[in-house]
Amino acid sequence: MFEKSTWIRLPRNVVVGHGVRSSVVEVVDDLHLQGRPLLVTSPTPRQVAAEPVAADFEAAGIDPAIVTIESATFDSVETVIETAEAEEVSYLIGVGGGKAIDIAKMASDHLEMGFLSVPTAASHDGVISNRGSVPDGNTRHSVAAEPPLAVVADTEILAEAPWELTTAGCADIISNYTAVMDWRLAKRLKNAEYSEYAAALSEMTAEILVDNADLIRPGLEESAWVVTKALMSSGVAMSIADSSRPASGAEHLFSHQLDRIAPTAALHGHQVGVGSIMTAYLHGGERGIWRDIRDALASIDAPTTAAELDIDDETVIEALTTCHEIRDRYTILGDGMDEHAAREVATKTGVIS
Ligand SMILES: NC(=O)C1=CN([C@@H]2O[C@H](COP(=O)(O)OP(=O)(O)OC[C@H]3O[C@@H](n4cnc5c(N)ncnc54)[C@H](O)[C@@H]3O)[C@@H](O)[C@H]2O)C=CC1
Ligand SMILES: O=C(CO)COP(=O)(O)O
Ligand SMILES: [Zn+2]
Repeated sequence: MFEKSTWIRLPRNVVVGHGVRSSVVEVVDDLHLQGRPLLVTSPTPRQVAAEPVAADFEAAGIDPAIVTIESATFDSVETVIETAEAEEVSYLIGVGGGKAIDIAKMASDHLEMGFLSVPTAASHDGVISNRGSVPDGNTRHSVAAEPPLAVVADTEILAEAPWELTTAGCADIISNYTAVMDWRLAKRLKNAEYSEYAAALSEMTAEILVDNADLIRPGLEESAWVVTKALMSSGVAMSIADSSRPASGAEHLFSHQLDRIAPTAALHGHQVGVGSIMTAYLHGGERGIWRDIRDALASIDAPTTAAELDIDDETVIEALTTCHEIRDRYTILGDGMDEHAAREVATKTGVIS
């Protein structure tokens, strides 16, 4: 008997383009949302986008509440929940980088309220996804959450954000190559649940981004457009899979472990990019695609070495040899890397010297 079923949860409206920040109120109206919004933001994105969005609401006769969070913690999620209850709001709007959006996502999940995603940086593929990522105890990876009701991504704002945020978003997408390799391996070896549609979409997204790498340059709004479309497509792949598998394999485990053990963590996308160079080597050896990944990252100014991440060599080895413990997700790292092997892959790929 056929007993499979699937429930793919996606936003209803995805608005991307020049100056679309001023469409947030219209998007809310299109969604038939009533009452007050709570804007969830962090210090710089507050000035860049949240205050202008709040002014648009005021001009439309709606009184928005606003909360600024400083860090991605469950205390921040709690602050948002308490503010939402005290201010009697009806929906949330996450305005900022990945952390502000994830906090809005997690709080909206708890409050059983809808939320909108208004990214101010094209730095990660969680803008549209049904995943939320807030460190909890020793865990760092994302968990299932509500997808946004709508995404409003203003390419004018995204193009003006610091360039390294955009290169981090590109690297998060380039890492899809190795995430999908890990996923297929887990399917073959462990019968992991797998979606060919999600895997193909994720890989194709990385390919289109790499094919358009010459369009990705600082200050160009077209770059923000190309990268944002890729981030949306990658997030949709996660929603189709109902898992972060299409966009997160061993390279993400490596990055999550760096977040725990490195004295100063680099951007998420930059860390997963460097991880992807090494896990591509583990998959294919010398003749694999690790050089293509490294060159693609270098071509858009993303880091390709530990030094460029500002992380010392020994921390890289520690992360490589321990990160398989981060979550129950089978990858090319299997039950953990031997230290000698870790040193060899990191040295051969030029990640450490
Ligand atoms: N939920 C999901 O599916 C996913 C979640 N993530 C999570 O997203 C996070 C990474 O996101 P990031 O955006 O890299 O980090 P982030 O949210 O910490 O942002 C980095 C910095 O850029 C600043 N910023 C944002 N927009 C700016 C602008 N326009 N001008 C100046 N500064 C600006 C932020 O305030 C912050 O200080 C990680 O926690 C990661 O785990 C990443 C991928 C998928
Ligand atoms: O960063 C992500 C995809 O790019 C989410 O992956 P995780 O589930 O590993 O947090
Ligand atoms: Zn990621």
